Amino acid sequence: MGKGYDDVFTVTKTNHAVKHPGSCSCNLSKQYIGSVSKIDQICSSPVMEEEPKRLDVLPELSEEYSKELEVAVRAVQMACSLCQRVQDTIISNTGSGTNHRQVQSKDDNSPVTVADWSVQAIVSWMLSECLGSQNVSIVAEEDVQNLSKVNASELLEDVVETVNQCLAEAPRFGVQKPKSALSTSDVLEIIGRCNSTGGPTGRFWVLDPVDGTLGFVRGDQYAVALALVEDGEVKLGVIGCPNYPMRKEWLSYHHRYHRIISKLTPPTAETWNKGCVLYAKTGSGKAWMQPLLHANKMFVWPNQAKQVSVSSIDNPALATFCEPVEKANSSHSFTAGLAHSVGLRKQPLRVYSMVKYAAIARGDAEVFMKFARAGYKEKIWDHAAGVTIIQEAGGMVTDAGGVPLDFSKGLYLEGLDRGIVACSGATLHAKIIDAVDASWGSSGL
Ligand SMILES: Nc1ncnc2c1ncn2[C@@H]1O[C@H](COP(=O)(O)OS(=O)(=O)O)[C@@H](OP(=O)(O)O)[C@H]1O
Ligand SMILES: [Mg+2]
Ligand SMILES: [Mg+2]
Ligand SMILES: [Mg+2]
Repeated sequence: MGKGYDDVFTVTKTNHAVKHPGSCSCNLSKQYIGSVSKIDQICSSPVMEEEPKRLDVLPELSEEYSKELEVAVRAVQMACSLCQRVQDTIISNTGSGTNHRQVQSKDDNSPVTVADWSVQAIVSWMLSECLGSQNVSIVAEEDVQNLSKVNASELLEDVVETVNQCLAEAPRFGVQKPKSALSTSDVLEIIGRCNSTGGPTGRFWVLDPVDGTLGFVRGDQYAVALALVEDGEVKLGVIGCPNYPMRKEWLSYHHRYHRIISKLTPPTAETWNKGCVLYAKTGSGKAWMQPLLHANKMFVWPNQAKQVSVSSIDNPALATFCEPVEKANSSHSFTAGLAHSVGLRKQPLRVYSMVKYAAIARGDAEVFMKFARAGYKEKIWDHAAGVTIIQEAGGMVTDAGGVPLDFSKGLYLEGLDRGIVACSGATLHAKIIDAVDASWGSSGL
């Protein structure tokens, strides 16, 4: 483990740059990071006979946090591919009585699946492999205890198989796969390694392997979210949204699902016909979106990315607001009253997971509000990546008192004032914050 970034990625850059002259019409030498054999298949230009020379990290990768961002995007792309496969299996097994192997309940009754642990393993492996395990510290949602229990042996078997299946596809993402399959103890070790508790100093990654697990098991929206925090500040964020639909209207799929649940078969990964990975570096003023890498396609960095920006709507009457699907996670009655008071006319868009952050960054919605019950402490992995992506796309995220979220206090957003308000711009944000204050006293929250 821990070969380091250059060892994992530059073999192919070096080979390609050497084999293909500067005049090569395929123009892959600076753009393509993939397996040598695939490059050779794609490019038919004559091979140059000269001594290999090593390329340094590509110019765009020498900027601060660029290397980390690239590794993070690859890790999330791999994780999304894994999740799609597991979600399809779960959905096709629904009703067959075999899902207990893949979906379990945690002590707080929330669901956790084979995908949650497997993604945690894959991201932990990728970060350690590419950045060096001694440099990587990870705060992540899932712990290894439940998975190591004697009665979880079938589940653990499924996780190890899912992880190895995903790693076998690593070359598609421009990453060398391990020489041999990971053993059960390797997998437990890489999951258990995500044991950082965050805090105000140093560098740590923040991972929600499957955010919106409830949406995931229901065949609906979910996200994979990864952020890098340094000295208490988020430095970059990546969100994978495997089911982000082609048309924003389809984000509210679950409305249909619940209305005609008995008749409707949830869609499989292919029929959503979509999926994206959003990412941003803090302070860059830019947020980007890549399509999800579908089967048989190779990862190309960063050419396929498109810049995204928030919507310019600042009139509440025209705005769309999103909130959690479950009223146990956020007060629907409070946000309904507030929406009415500011003149929001549209029905709330209830979407699972950090896809809500993605929707605002992409300009598909203007407001996201979450007001959890008193006493619930928001976790940093549910927000870190989303906050930075919205902000870099031009939006604004604070608590209900207008204060930026503080990721320096450990696992939780300590000191959060009432709830979270994310908006596509400062004008709308100010209106919502004022309305929270006006409605709060009579809310009973
Ligand atoms: N009681 C309560 N109140 C508020 N928030 C809670 C609560 N319980 C859990 N969670 C966290 O909410 C995460 C899911 O948020 P969503 O916005 O996707 O909610 S919803 O499923 O759409 O209702 C969910 O993330 P995942 O566990 O990753 O799915 C939890 O971290
Ligand atoms: Mg979550
Ligand atoms: Mg989760
Ligand atoms: Mg969870």
